[in-house]
Amino acid sequence: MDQPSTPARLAAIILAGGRARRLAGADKPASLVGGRRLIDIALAAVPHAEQIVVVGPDRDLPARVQRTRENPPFAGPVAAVAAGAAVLEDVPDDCAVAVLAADLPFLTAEHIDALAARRADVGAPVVLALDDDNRPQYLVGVWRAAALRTALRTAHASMRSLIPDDAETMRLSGIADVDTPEDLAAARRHADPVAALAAAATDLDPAAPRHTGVDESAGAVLAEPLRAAVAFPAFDTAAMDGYAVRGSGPWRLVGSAVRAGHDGQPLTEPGTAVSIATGAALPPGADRVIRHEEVAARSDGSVLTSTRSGRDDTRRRGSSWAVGDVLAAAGTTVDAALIGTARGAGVARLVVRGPLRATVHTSGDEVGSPTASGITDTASPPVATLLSGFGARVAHGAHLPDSPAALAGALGPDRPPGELVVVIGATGRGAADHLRAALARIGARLLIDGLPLRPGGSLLIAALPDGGVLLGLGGNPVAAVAGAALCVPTLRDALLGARPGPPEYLSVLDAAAVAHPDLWRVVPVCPDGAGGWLASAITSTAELRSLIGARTLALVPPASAGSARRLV
Ligand SMILES: Nc1nc2c(c(=O)[nH]1)N[C@H]1C(S)=C(S)[C@@H](COP(=O)(O)OP(=O)(O)OC[C@H]3O[C@@H](n4cnc5c(N)ncnc54)[C@H](O)[C@@H]3O)O[C@H]1N2
Ligand code: MOO
Repeated sequence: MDQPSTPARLAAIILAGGRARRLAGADKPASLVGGRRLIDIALAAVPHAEQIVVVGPDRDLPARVQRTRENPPFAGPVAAVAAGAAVLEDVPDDCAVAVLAADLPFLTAEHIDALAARRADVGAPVVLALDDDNRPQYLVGVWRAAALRTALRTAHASMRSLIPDDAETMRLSGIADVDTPEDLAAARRHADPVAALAAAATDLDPAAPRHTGVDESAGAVLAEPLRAAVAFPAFDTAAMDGYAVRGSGPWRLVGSAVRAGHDGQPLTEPGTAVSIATGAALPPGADRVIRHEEVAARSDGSVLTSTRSGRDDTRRRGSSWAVGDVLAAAGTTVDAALIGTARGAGVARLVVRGPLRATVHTSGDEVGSPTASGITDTASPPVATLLSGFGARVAHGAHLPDSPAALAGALGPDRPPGELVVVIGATGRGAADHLRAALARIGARLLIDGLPLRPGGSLLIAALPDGGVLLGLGGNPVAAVAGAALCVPTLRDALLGARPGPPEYLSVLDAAAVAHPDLWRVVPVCPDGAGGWLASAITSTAELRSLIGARTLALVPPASAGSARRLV
């Protein structure tokens, strides 16, 4: 496996102040795109930074982030960069410093890594991003710390005056910033919910590895590679029914047939052969096996010749693997084939994370008692089935009344053990929806606060103080199923340290008819019988009838004409 190269030393200054005049003064860095705040998107673009300073008003930020403010507030971007640089005064001159705005919904760590690598390659004082219109983005750049300090000594108020003449630029596609309400709406349309989830999931800590019996490990994820304890095959064995022969033919047939699971008599003389069954160990003295189709026998059967030269139907000891070979890498999900491989390799115990343990709670005073004002819980059974399908061990939790205290209790230190807590309902902003309040009460960190998705877009994901994760699903049953189908794989992979599989896309023939103009849509689909898929419309999210008979669920992009991501 390739070793990841050690990232060069990096610090970051993130500008998160400003008046956002064109956004009517809204707090732009706190605006959500794809369920994440723009400030969190900027932070996620510098995951390796050893020091990060955010310049702007007080906000909820991770503890490792330093904060400062330009003096006076709103004195402009150069003053803000200078305030950030002052906090980073101990950063060595040759360290790289990313200078970023917090209004770039599509900025990623790959972008910043590319700028930093180019700067190191060409030795420029700074490499700035060029946007799709070939305009340099002064607030998407990676500087040499010394060059930034020098530039700040002579700069005036404009960012342009900060940029040295020998600055380099690098084209970065799709990094447009958000200035207007229209920009924000467009960014929200394009924010892929799966990408937003994957980015949010980088904030989660994988569960602790544990040792477990191979037979108990289905659905877990290898925390250490599976290494063979014994070779396979453990002895030279016949791969076909035929003859074990010694020396070159013709061969005289001797002894009684060697059966699998039994020791055969040795072939002591050249020119002899013995009948052998598939799976039997080659008897001592035998050189190779010839399948019976490739052997001609004298009419009395006593003398054999080969009809095809050279082929050997022996499966040699260790030809599949030798002791110590890696049979599956860390990050592989334990499935039936892996369990069988481990058994065949003499491995009785594995070091794994998981399987994921999930508790599913329902919520809402009206749910669970079909009376005049109550309804049956129809959401938790399909959500539990979905979780099991992703390899989770599911416990049925409590039915929680509409109160912050009850919800906080289900998420707090006395909750049942497990990495994932699912709460159905209470994600909304209505008078009886208290999940956000409960999360605040227990000090959870909100990672996803809604996604541009229908149904299910009201979902919440939060990191619990004890290392677990809360997945809050919209209460309408179809919303709960859609949210679980979308989120559980990503959460599972992050919590169990699994390598995510490649995305799978379906050709949905009627996508244009079901696609939403602005949002991502989850739709039930079935094969059309000719390699394509057909979607069915969801008539009501309040009941599950639209999902009856669905083969799987597809995530259809806004205004899509065809391709959709398979979710389950
Ligand atoms: N003003 C707005 N109201 C609502 C919006 C909105 O955008 N603006 N979105 C609606 C959608 S869509 C959904 S989904 C829900 C999400 O809100 P909650 O997660 O707080 O869900 P609840 O209010 O608790 O319940 C919604 C609905 O689902 C029924 N429900 C709840 N649990 C179950 C269950 N276990 N089995 C069956 N049905 C369940 C519940 O009785 C409600 O009818 O918000 C909408 N409102
Ligand atoms: O989450 Mo609601 O449809 O979008 O049911």
